[in-house]
Amino acid sequence: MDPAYAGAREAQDDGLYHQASGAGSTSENFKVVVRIRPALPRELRGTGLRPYQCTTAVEPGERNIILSENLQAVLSQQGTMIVDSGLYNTYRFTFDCVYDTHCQQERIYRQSAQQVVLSILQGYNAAIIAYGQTGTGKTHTMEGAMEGPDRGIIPRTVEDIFTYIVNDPEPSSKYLVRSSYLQIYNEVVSDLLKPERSSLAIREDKRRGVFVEGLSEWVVRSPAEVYQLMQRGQALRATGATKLNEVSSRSHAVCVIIVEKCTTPSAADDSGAGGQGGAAWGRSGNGEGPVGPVIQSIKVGKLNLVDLAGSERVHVTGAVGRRLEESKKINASLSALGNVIAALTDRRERTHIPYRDSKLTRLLEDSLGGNCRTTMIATIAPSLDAFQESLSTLKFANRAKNIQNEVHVNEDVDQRTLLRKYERELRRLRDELARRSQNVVDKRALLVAEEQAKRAEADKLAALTALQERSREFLREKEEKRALELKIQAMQSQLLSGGSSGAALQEVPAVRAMLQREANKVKEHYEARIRALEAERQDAEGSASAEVDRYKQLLLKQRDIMIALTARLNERDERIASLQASGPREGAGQDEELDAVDRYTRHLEDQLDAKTTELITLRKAAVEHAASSPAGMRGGLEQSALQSALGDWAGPHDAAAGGGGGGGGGGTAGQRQQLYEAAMGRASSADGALPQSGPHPGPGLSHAYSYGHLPPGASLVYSADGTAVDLQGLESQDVTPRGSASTFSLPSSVATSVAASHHAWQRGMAGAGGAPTTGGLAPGTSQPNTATAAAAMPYANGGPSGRPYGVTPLQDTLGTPGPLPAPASVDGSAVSGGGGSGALGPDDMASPGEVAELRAAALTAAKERSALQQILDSKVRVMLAEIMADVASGSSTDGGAAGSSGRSSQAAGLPGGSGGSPASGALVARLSALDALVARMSLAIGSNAGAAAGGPGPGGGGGGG
Ligand SMILES: Nc1ncnc2c1ncn2[C@@H]1O[C@H](COP(=O)(O)OP(=O)(O)OP(=O)(O)O)[C@@H](O)[C@H]1O
Repeated sequence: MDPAYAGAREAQDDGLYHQASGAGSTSENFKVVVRIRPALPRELRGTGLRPYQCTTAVEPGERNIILSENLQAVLSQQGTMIVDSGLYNTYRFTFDCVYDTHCQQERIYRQSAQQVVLSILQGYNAAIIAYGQTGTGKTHTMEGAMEGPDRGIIPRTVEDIFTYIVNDPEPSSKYLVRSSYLQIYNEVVSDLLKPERSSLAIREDKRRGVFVEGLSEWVVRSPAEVYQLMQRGQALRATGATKLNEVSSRSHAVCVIIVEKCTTPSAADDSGAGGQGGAAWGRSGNGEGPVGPVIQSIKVGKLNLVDLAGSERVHVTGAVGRRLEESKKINASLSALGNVIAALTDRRERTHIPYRDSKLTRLLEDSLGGNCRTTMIATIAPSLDAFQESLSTLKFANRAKNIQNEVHVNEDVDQRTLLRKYERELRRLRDELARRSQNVVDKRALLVAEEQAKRAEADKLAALTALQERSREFLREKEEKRALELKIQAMQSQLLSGGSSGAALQEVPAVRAMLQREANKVKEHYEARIRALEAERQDAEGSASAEVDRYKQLLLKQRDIMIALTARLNERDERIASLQASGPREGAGQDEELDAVDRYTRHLEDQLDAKTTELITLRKAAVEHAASSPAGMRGGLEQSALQSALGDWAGPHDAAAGGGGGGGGGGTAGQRQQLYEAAMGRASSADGALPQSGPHPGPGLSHAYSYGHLPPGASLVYSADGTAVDLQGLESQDVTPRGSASTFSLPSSVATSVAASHHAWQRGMAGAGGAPTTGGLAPGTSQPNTATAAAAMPYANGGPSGRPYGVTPLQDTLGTPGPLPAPASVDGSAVSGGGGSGALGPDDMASPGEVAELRAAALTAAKERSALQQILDSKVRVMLAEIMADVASGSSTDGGAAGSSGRSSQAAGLPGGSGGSPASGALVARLSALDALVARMSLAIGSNAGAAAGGPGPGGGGGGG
């Protein structure tokens, strides 16, 4: 056991209460002790002439005090009062203990305070009240020094309380120690630990008893904390210097210490503890779980350590002014205290205790005659100067010792003790802490989740942004792709479909190479053509200088066109190169576009070739006619015939507006009709109808015209826009091929047509050149009119590549299912038919159908095309006009026998119907129209040309045709 704790126990055993008669005894609960302080130096010095004189003596046993003005006279040698001592103003009082001047602080505490103080740990109220005259040592006794042997009752009490708690052998006991410090100054209660709290009210209730409302209570866990509170309160306590005390307390000071003790008895003690405390829940002895309510004891002890202000006689202290007022207040309150004590000790029936006469008595109500173990320490001074005050104090204390207090343990049973509340609050705080800790965890997790959500949101936004950008890019690409597809589609729509189109489109490199070859050929062709034109020009120079000049101009214009076309070809080559440089994927669609452009370019070139060929053919025929015809035979009839034969080619007017009669020279309608009949009607007169199929019936025109469906009497020519125009002016009909196979639609077809046309041309040339192998001139046939033949096939031999430009055998290109006429019959009939027209052979050079096809395919490029065609047409018209003019100026008309035979030959030369497609029929019709045109021209240019050439052959073909 701790020595201090053991000391406290020992002091308790040896103290006043040990000597008391037992619990409930009135004397037991209110003790009065007297302490005689040592004489102060000023007292020892005496006052005036009177030296110091001690008036107090403590008899042996320390319970009796002798107060006498002549102490030496009344005391025996044993230190007891002599009988009859009353002669010297002597008093003898008996108290619970009287401490002489040399008594130390420690003994006083241990014998008179410790038991009272420690009783609060058992749930009792206790009070230590220091009462006495000013300057007699009350404060010294209560407070003393904070350290060392002069420590007073308060510090020793605090030490003992915490020592007792620390050494409590019961582990289940819990304590709560609180402290307050107040003063009553001039009848005003104020908080010394919270100066701002003053004029506090004193209240009372059954549970708490008497208490100061609003007084701060400080939970203390160590003596040091109490010391700090005491020092702080002492500094604020009202003090002042008086004659009797340099630091006189001018207020009543009360230090309150409240101790709550909670005891949870063990299971073995349940029965005993049940009657003492409240209920709580505990566990069974084996600890397996709750078995029911466990009695929990809560005891509350309150200790009032009271340092009263000193009573004083004003005339003695000399107090004036504020001190005087303070003295009055002090004395009044002490008087009230005396009255309360008198009332409490009045043996008469207790009717009224004047507690409410002062703050002090009101506050000490419990300590005076109530539920409290109280020890009053009456302090006196030993000097004769304080004799009266000492006597008054001893009388007061002697009266107070009769106060009977009834004490009982303050045990809380209503669950409202502060300790219990603290426990509940503690549990609540723990739960709150746990909850908040969980909340903290949850909040942290939530913050993390929110942060993650924010990051995820940001990532999502970034992803969406990227996706959006990619989507836009994709849409752009898609739009570009779509535009390209549309462009390709538009271009493809201009192309005629064919069975090998897909494969051909995929054969881009091969096609490109082919195109390159074709381009080269075209270049070479034009170069050769220019050379040929130049040669023709040189030939023509001999005929007429004016014509030569015009022809020169024409050639120059042609050259300009050639140059322009060459430039375009160069651009195309560059385009091809750039596309080849680009990736195959990128160039795939462009290749198709390029292919379409190439096809269109070739078409234009071919068209140009055809027009030019026709033009030159006619031109040359006219020149030769002019050179060879007898002058006397030339006349207006031939001019009219030629003009009629030229149809719309002859005049500057719109060909579609009406027949061929509108030309520059202009024949009559009857003449035109005559010519048409001569040109076309012969077939009708011979056969009644155009043969539809079957082998060549006999000498006639080239098999190239054998598939026509030209009705009897029909005479169609083609205008510049590809429209077939009935020369009879009845109506116009569009024969532009649509949807059928085309030689211009596919590169492969082009290749095929080129090869086929080459072969056909060779066959044709064999016929034109009189090759006897498969045809050519029939036996016995006179030499065909070479001029006409040359006019009909001006470049039969002159093609740079050996190809008759524009030649495309219809059977090959259109895939006509009809039987291909035997070469022998074809060539033979062509040659025997009179050379010129027959020598044209399967020449599609001037194929209007192809022109129309290409025009349909190239409508989207109509401006360029129309401009070119207009140029070409205008040239043709100009040249034809010139021809007409030449014819009108000096040519004579040839005989019509050849024409008749030519028509006959034509009629006879038309093979049976092939049953081909409308395109082939249109082509045949157009070819027939051209053939008729040529025939009419031959007829118009020189009716006797056939006779000059030997007349028609045995086949009846129009030799002059
Ligand atoms: N037992 C004692 N031993 C030594 N000195 C003492 C003793 N008691 C009191 N004194 C001294 O006496 C003087 C007055 O003491 P104290 O102030 O305690 O008197 P008081 O009763 O409190 O006076 P007041 O009522 O005016 O406050 C102080 O100087 C103090 O040191």
